[in-house]
Amino acid sequence: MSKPVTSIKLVLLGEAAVGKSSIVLRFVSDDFSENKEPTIGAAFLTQRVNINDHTVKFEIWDTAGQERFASLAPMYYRNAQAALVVYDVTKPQSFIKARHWVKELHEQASKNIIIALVGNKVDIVDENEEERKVAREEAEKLAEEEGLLFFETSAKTGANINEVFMGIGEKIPLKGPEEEAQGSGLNVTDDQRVNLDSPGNADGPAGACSC
Ligand SMILES: Nc1nc2c(ncn2[C@@H]2O[C@H](COP(=O)(O)OP(=O)(O)OP(=O)(O)O)[C@@H](O)[C@H]2O)c(=O)[nH]1
Repeated sequence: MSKPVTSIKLVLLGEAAVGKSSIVLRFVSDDFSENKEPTIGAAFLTQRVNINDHTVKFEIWDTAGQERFASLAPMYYRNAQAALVVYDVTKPQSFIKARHWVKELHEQASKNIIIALVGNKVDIVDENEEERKVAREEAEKLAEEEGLLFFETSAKTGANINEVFMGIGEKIPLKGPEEEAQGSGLNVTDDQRVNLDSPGNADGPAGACSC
């Protein structure tokens, strides 16, 4: 008998160039690119993983960090069950931005949303500790105060990337086979990648859009 499948809608938020798309690329394709183009609008990808006796299907919305796309974010985090709020451990400004995202999610997103705070590019710090500009303790304190999961990652080396998604998967109540039979309302192909400059494309934000 096939395993029950639970879909988890997950959104990535964070300042431009902190490595959101690279985290997704590492998770979905176990790959890394030194010269990743900035995301335009948002990108959509899926990945399945097995957790205990379940298959968890992550439906991932990778949002653009550039300020000109900031107003689109609510369309992606509304109805999300999980969010990764990403900052760059070498960029203090990106941690300030991460605090803002956590606040906004708590005010505007689903009450039960699971949030993981993710300090990326830890490989740079591993090479030279002087490059660290956001103390691990400071991030841990924020995570504790706000009830967040917390990870330091490197999309470049792959360090802790799977752990972030497994950590989220383990916190979300997994459905039984009967509930899954009703479906999530989304009908997307695995490993589909769509670059969206209009949120009317693909399923997800379009359904939630009040425009
Ligand atoms: N050293 C190092 N570089 C990284 C890491 N993750 C991403 N990068 C680099 O950082 C740059 C930005 O990465 P992206 O994944 O495009 O960042 P983003 O947050 O998706 O950016 P936007 O799409 O503009 O929001 C790229 O040159 C990546 O190669 C990492 O873990 N370590």
